[in-house]
Amino acid sequence: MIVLLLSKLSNSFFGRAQFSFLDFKVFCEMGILFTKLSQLLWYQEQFKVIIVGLDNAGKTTILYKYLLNEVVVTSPTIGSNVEEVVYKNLHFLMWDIGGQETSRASWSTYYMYSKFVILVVDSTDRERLSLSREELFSMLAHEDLKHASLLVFANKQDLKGAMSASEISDQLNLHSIKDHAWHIQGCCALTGEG
Ligand SMILES: Nc1nc2c(ncn2[C@@H]2O[C@H](COP(=O)(O)OP(=O)(O)OP(=O)(O)O)[C@@H](O)[C@H]2O)c(=O)[nH]1
Ligand SMILES: [Mg+2]
Repeated sequence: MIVLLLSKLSNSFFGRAQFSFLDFKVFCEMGILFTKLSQLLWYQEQFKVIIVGLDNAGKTTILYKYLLNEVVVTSPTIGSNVEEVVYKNLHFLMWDIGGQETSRASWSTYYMYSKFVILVVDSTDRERLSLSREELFSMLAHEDLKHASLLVFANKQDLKGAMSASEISDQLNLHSIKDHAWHIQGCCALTGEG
């Protein structure tokens, strides 16, 4: 319909030999109309996503498994990695942030404009689950994440003794979160399951 309309407009315009000032004005208006239409048709919003979690949780492995479908050899992330992921015409800018104690202090510098928070938990790391919970709730209380949704990956489900997603959900007290949409998913970054 839009293409038909544009072709009719251009036929009546270019079918004549001489151009007046009025023609020029119509031509400019057509240009503006076309620009606006193309912006509407091809508009692509980019969503900022931050991937957080304690060191060794599997954040970097998850990111590159999704991106390259490969298990990459990782070393502890210093600072962050950033990658663009495109899914069904949706663009996500994924920030994989280092989880070591020294890096955690700077997590808040990444919060601004984030639409999604992905918290990765090592499902075998029972001792530090309370630390993950503290980090999570201090993050969700931050002004810059007021409108962010939360996805928790209960990673390393392949390992013996891994806690289930529902056990981790209870330990993290996810059901008490009322002001953010959230979801928890068990996964294994090595196989891509979940
Ligand atoms: N068995 C198993 N190992 C995993 C899984 N995901 C990640 N790993 C391993 O866990 C280790 C740490 O993974 P990383 O992806 O570097 O962890 P990280 O969360 O990015 O760590 P920091 O960058 O230090 O915050 C690596 O040896 C990975 O191969 C998984 O699902 N199962
Ligand atoms: Mg990392």
